[in-house]
Amino acid sequence: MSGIISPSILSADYTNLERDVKLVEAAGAEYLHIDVMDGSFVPAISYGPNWVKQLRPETDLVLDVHLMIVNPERFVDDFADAGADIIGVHVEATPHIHRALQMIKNKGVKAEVVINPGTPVSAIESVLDMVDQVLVMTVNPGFGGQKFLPSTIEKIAQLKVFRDARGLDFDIEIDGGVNNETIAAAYEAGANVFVAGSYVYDKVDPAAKIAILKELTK
Ligand SMILES: O=C(CO)[C@H](O)[C@H](O)COP(=O)(O)O
Ligand SMILES: [Fe+2]
Repeated sequence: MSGIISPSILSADYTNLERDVKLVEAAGAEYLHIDVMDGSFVPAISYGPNWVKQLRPETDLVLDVHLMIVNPERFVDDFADAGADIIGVHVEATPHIHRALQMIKNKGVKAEVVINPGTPVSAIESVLDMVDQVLVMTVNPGFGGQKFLPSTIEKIAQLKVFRDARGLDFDIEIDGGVNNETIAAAYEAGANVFVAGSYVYDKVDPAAKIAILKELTK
């Protein structure tokens, strides 16, 4: 199966958001990545559940919500009620990662655990049997347009080995610095869901960029 592309609207034109969402949908993207930032876990502030609620009826894309917020369990229900299809919580953001993932599952939403570049796979091993997706950050979270960190590739491979050895069933997503030069190595290591923000939206022709990423993950 070819790779799933999750364009990050962090890099979209917010004054033409509907256009930018429909454009990637028509181009064959399956997910839409929504970066929620609180100014504490990461330096920037972005958007909240009401924003997701307004976006929900505008698209059939799978809403892939990446919570970069401290103690994400405070907002899991709100994002689920707003229409998120996948909710990702950072293991670094809460002492209660198991509870946060349970809360997501209890709402009938796909549960994702996220690790920063400095966090080893061993930090999430005990919850891998309860997740639908693991997000390996391939940059330090907080901003779009950063350079892909090749040291994260090894963690993708480790996750694949762990999953296959235990007979588990989760997708492996990567986020940060994904483009036509970096995607292939991550795909070969075992990633199958690819967030891409600035590569898709920053210059010309987002649809062509999605076609290139899909071609490189066939
Ligand atoms: O989570 C994120 C930043 O924290 C974004 O999803 C990510 O940075 C996407 O942007 P780009 O593809 O430009 O690196
Ligand atoms: Fe993200």
